[in-house]
Amino acid sequence: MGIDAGFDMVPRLSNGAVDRHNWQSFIKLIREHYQNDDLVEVKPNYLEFKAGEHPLLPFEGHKFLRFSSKTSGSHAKGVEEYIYTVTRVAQASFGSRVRYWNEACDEYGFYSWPEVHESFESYEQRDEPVIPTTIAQFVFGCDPLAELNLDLFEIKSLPDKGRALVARFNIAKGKRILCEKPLFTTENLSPITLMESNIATKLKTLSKTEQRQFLSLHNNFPGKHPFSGIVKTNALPCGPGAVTSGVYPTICLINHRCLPNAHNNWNSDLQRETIHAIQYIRAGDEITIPYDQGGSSSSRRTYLQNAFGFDCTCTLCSLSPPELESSDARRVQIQLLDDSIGNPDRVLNKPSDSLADGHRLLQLLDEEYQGSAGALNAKLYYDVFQICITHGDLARASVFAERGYKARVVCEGEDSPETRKVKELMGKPEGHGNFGVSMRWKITKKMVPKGLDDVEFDKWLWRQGR
Ligand SMILES: C[S@@+](CC[C@H](N)C(=O)[O-])C[C@H]1O[C@@H](n2cnc3c(N)ncnc32)[C@H](O)[C@@H]1O
Repeated sequence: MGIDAGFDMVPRLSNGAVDRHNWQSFIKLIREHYQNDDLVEVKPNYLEFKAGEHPLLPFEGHKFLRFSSKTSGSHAKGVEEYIYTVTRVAQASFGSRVRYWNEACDEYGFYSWPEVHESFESYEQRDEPVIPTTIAQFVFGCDPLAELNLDLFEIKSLPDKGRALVARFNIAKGKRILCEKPLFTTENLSPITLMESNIATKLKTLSKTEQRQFLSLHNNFPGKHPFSGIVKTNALPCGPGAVTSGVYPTICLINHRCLPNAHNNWNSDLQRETIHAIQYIRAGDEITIPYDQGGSSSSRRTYLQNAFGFDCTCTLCSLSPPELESSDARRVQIQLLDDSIGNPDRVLNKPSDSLADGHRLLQLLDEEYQGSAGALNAKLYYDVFQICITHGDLARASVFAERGYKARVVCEGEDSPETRKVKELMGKPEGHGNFGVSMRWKITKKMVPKGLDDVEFDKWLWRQGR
């Protein structure tokens, strides 16, 4: 118990240039004011006031909700002066947005404590820089275009590839580009005559418009079985490894690239396929997804030819032989590490080796996919989460779950069941079935170190130098 006092920022600051500039000026004033005060420490991501409950001011202003402490009791000595001064400077910088409150006067903060604690946790790691998609977003941190609900793409014809989806506007990483219901779903039936008649039956249940949409899709396997040809050219599996696949009027116009800028995902709750930008896409750029299953350029080429009937001429496949060789070596290594990282025997008996493989895999993915490995990163983080949770390390497991969650949000959105599952594990990693199998690395969630810079934090996270 005790009496709290401080201020809340209402509404919170945006990540736009104006708010960022104002926050940086405010932090500069505070730093100058306390430059000779040993109790005000500059950490990599925030200022820490070492009095009372050690209130913090983050360097990223959009994360900030509250500056406060208990102001009564022996541990509170000196903190009132900090709260008083920081509040005055904040009021001068942000006016009525700064809401002072003091429980001694029956005044309470605007935000709930769980919200505030979540904001404190977010100070520890810097956000990935967000590239603004419009001038308005750059200046004010909001995107008025998003509210208009316009299609983010147009359909164009491209030489050598036929129709394609091309971005009409700049599209931010993580933005949902499409969420589309299948015209129908089907399975790969044999013999092909059965497949053909099965599709014909499904087509009869569609409206005339939908039938036309299906028949206008590209067919790379013309011949005696046109419906099956269209399905083979266009269908996307309803989830990884699914036997059922869906055919879509718009999503099936998206071409393949071995270094795609978008990710397709079957959302089983929505019963729809979603497309998300996994990197910043510029207006005029083609929107692409991967049809392949990874591996070297020759194995990709064979797969794309057999499964979809085309020769890939994307920028990666068209690299010079030495460049392609380096990419191939990375892709082969990625596949080997991806296969070995989940090996249960190794996870149980040589967890440090498995974790080291995870770190190497992350570096290779970053190099090969130029920071846009999307779903591959999400999978990797889930794998290393499992290594840590199997050995009772709740601290690292929660950090990996958080990273996996962020990667999933980018490529699948908040409403994907997989995203929600990882989010739950982020809050309660001990809820995973493997928790308690071994307690070799047992530590609690609270033991995530605070105040480290990114390099030191990563060394801790991947257990380097142990
Ligand atoms: C699902 S469709 C995509 C839309 C198609 N371009 C159209 O005009 O309807 C797949 C077909 O598009 C073409 N395609 C897709 N990606 C390609 C690529 N990277 N290079 C060459 N052709 C590609 C191939 O003919 C492939 O079979």
